[in-house]
Amino acid sequence: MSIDSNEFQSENETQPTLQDDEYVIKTENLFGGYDERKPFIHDLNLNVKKGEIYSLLGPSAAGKTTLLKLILGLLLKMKGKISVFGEEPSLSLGPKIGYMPQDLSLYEQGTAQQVLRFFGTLNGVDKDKTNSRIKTLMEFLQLPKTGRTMSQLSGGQRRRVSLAIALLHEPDLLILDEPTVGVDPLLRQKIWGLMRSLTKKGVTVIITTHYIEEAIDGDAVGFIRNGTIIEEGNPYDLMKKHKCNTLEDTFLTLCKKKDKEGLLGDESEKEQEYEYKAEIKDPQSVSETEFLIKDRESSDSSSTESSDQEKSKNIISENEKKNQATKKKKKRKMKLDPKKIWAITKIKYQVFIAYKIILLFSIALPTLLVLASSVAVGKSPHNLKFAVVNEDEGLVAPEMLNQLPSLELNDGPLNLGEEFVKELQTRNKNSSSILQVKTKYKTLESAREAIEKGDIWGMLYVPKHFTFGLFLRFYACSKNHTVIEWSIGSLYMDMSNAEIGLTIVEEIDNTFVAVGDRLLKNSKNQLQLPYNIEKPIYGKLHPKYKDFVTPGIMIMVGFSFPMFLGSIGMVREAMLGVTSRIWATGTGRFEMILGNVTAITLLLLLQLAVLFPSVIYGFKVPMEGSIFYVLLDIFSLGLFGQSLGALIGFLATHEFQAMIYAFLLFFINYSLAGSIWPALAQPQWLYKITQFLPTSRAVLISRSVMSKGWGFKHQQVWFSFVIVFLWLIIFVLLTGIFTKTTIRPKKAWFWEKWFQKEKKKKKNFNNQLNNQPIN
Ligand SMILES: Nc1ncnc2c1ncn2[C@@H]1O[C@H](COP(=O)(O)OP(=O)(O)OP(=O)(O)O)[C@@H](O)[C@H]1O
Repeated sequence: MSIDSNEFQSENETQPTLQDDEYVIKTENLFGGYDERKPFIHDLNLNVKKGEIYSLLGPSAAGKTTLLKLILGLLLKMKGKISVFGEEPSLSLGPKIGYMPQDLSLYEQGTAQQVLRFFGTLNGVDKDKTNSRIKTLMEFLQLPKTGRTMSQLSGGQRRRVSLAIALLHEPDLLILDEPTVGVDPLLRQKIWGLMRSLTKKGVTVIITTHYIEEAIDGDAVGFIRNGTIIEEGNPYDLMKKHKCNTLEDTFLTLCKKKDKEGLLGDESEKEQEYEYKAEIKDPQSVSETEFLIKDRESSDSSSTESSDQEKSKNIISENEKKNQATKKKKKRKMKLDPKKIWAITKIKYQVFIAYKIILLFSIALPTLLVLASSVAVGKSPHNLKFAVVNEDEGLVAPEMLNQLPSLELNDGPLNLGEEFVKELQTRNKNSSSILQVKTKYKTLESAREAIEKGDIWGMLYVPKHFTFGLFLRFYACSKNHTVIEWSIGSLYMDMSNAEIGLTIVEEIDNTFVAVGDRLLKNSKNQLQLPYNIEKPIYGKLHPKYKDFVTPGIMIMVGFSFPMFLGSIGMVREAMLGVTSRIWATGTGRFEMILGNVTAITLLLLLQLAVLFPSVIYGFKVPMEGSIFYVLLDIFSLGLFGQSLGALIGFLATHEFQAMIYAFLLFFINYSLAGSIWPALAQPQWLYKITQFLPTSRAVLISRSVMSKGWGFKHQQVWFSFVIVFLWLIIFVLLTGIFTKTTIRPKKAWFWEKWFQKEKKKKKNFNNQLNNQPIN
């Protein structure tokens, strides 16, 4: 084939040297898949030599992608052996491997260059080299140089960017899952030419393709069907062996032959044959003994096969021994590469920046929420419709009026009902006043009806002999039951809204006191309670609910925003396949977590930079103590929210699931943390528990600092910080533990294992019976 790939040759001059082992990838009697009960890949033997192009050919759902994931270490094997560069597959091999997954598995918001640069950094390529490689690759793969984002590229162009990522860091092994899908025949030829020129330099390539005939240009093909390799070898040798002219015919002939021989057997039977004794372990913790190859039950395998197997056994064992020591060392190291962490942070911002409006909105979100709550929440209700039905006839007799010298009376009769209405109207004359006084209802029944209809919130009924009854009660000291009844009005209320109801009752109380104060001209303050409310030690004499609720809302936003953003973002990336592509570069879980944390933390800082000036200077919320404590408080809770979000992100398999978890945690904390209502209103047993929630403690800290001016010296503040930090540490550790870089097959339940064993015992017993000679 005449393929001009000279443009690439210069880039590969510094190709790293490979190990001298003959096989780069070897598997033996490999079992693997997504469910321990049904290992899709079974008894699979694959041999990929160094410097060859190996094409994995098979129909859809044959297990090609699953096998590649097992080779990459993204999926844990169940049984058998895999060796990649003489090692058990592990993600630490990352930079040695260039992986192009079948799905795009890329951020869609960044430009091709940004995405390529990101993967360059993850694979440890320096900036200059990355830039020059990007230029060459983009030219070679005919990618547009415009600043279009990935989502603005065509499907074929996106796949070429994906291929460029695999090639960018000049790996020793290329694992390409259908690299030629969506490319024109000319470019396909060019890609094959490139692969050929790379293999000449010692690079090994394993590809899957649907275009079976293009594999003729490779060095070896492996026909895979129903999760196992049915035959492998040089394409021409295989065609010759099976007397076929094309690879497609060879595959068909082979399938028919195998079906006839019954070698593939019934799928369900195969599954049953698989024993559950295989332990699925982390690649790093696989001991040497577990590498033992499962004895083959069938002794009918050809001599060449067994000698091949023997040879590969030795290769794997030797490589294992060589790598044992280095593996142990590797295991103890926790990699934290600041460049990788920053690359992850940066790519998140490129994603954020793609949605400029959403980014700006996110920065302003906490401020907007505090603004909304301070405008709408916590203020006293006002303009509440309230009726007075005054039937009071007053006190008319002059001889009685003369007995009331201490009262400030206008000339004329005394009517306390009227005095009350007058006072109430004076106090509530504006639209911002508490009440809107209605006097149009003339009877008790009509006013009651208005309450029932929802026209008014309440009504005061003043009876006919109200003033007279009071006169008799206080001046004539009458204890007569009827007199007492005359002197008592009735307040009818719609108390379905507690806050409104209580506000009205308080206003009525205050109005009565005000009427009394006004009438008792010579003995002012006679009605005053026997104590003074002095200037408060903390807070204001007339506190505003806004001052109480703002710290609570700030904390809840600081906690929940990172939790939602972290969890949904992570699930989205996992679903897109970006996460596993990042793992495949050998990026560690803590690098990934820290990259995410830094990105969200920066956003949190921007949010706080807008929030604090607005709260203090805009909404005039008191800040008696040091702003530093409040910042530290929100910041640590933001980190806690992030770790919780990361945990949700790794536990949930779908964005919807993540959202449900996040909502649940938000509402639990929102209602129990005392953010909008005092925690002391909770039942004692609940209060004792909720006081250990990090959110409750954080609300307590901010409230104490902002309204009381407390600092670290106060036990409540430092103790609360201790609790918040303890939670934070616990959740960061849990996130680290639960973050899985590999897919683990679903485990079989113990009864399934038991059932399987019993079935096998029964089968063996029946076999024995059948084989016994009949006397
Ligand atoms: N994440 C998963 N969980 C459970 N089963 C899966 C998962 N991914 C794939 N499978 C199953 O594993 C089997 C092999 O799938 P695989 O993706 O390896 O096939 P393939 O040969 O790559 O097919 P194609 O050429 O269509 O991509 C299929 O039956 C598929 O349904």
